[in-house]
Amino acid sequence: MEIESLSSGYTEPPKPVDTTPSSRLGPPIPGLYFDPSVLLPDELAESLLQKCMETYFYEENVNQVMLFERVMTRDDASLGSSASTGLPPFLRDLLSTLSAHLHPLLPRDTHKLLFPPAGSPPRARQAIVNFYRPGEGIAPHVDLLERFGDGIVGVSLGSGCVMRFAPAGGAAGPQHTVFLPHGSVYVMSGEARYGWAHGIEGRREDWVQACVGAAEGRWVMRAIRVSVTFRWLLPGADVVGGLPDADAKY
Ligand SMILES: O=C(O)CCC(=O)C(=O)O
Ligand SMILES: [Fe+2]
Repeated sequence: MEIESLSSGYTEPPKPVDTTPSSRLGPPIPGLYFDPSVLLPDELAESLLQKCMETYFYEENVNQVMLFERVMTRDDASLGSSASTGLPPFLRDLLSTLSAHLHPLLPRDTHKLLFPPAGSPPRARQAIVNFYRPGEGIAPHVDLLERFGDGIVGVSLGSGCVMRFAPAGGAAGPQHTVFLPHGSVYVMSGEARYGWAHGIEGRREDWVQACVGAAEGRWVMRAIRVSVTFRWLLPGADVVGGLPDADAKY
């Protein structure tokens, strides 16, 4: 069996009890968009990873950074287009790239939700940059309803990992797992954003379809993964503090 990123002395884990490998295609959840062939150019993905590492994760104990935009006021605008809105230029550039890359994949309304055309009412974004070592994950959650609006876009950098989707609130129903490779992008909107919890199990390797649609699986080792996710702040939610945060990383 083929193993990616095989380190010396590594012993392959036993085959999982549930041998169904995680899918390499997006699960059939309305409002969830993921296409493994929509990848950021490798050079861009590498440079983003490096930029996040040197900007945010140079200290051992930092594994999550939250960045908040604020809506530009008339006073900001009068300072000229260089007035800061809160996201660093490399993340603003990433948003422009994502807009172009996702254009063919998304329904027009979803694309407009994520990347409103010029002249739309101003809104503020929030970005979370997460750092995961192999073995780390994020508990299943629905991104905070009181704080964030509809339309979440996420980028995986450095390592692939499997994301699990389960009906929100512990409701019964089938769960779905999808492998998110380095450089890939996912979008959660509508039902996928509100009706499903997403999470990443704290594992060192994932059991993944050998190739798209294959019944056979193979182990894919995790390496350091950085994710960048963007969402909309609801009005008033740029005042930080007070609200419990559902995103427990482990
Ligand atoms: O790492 C990811 O792709 C998911 C992060 C996430 O769900 C979050 O920050 O809310
Ligand atoms: Fe999330």
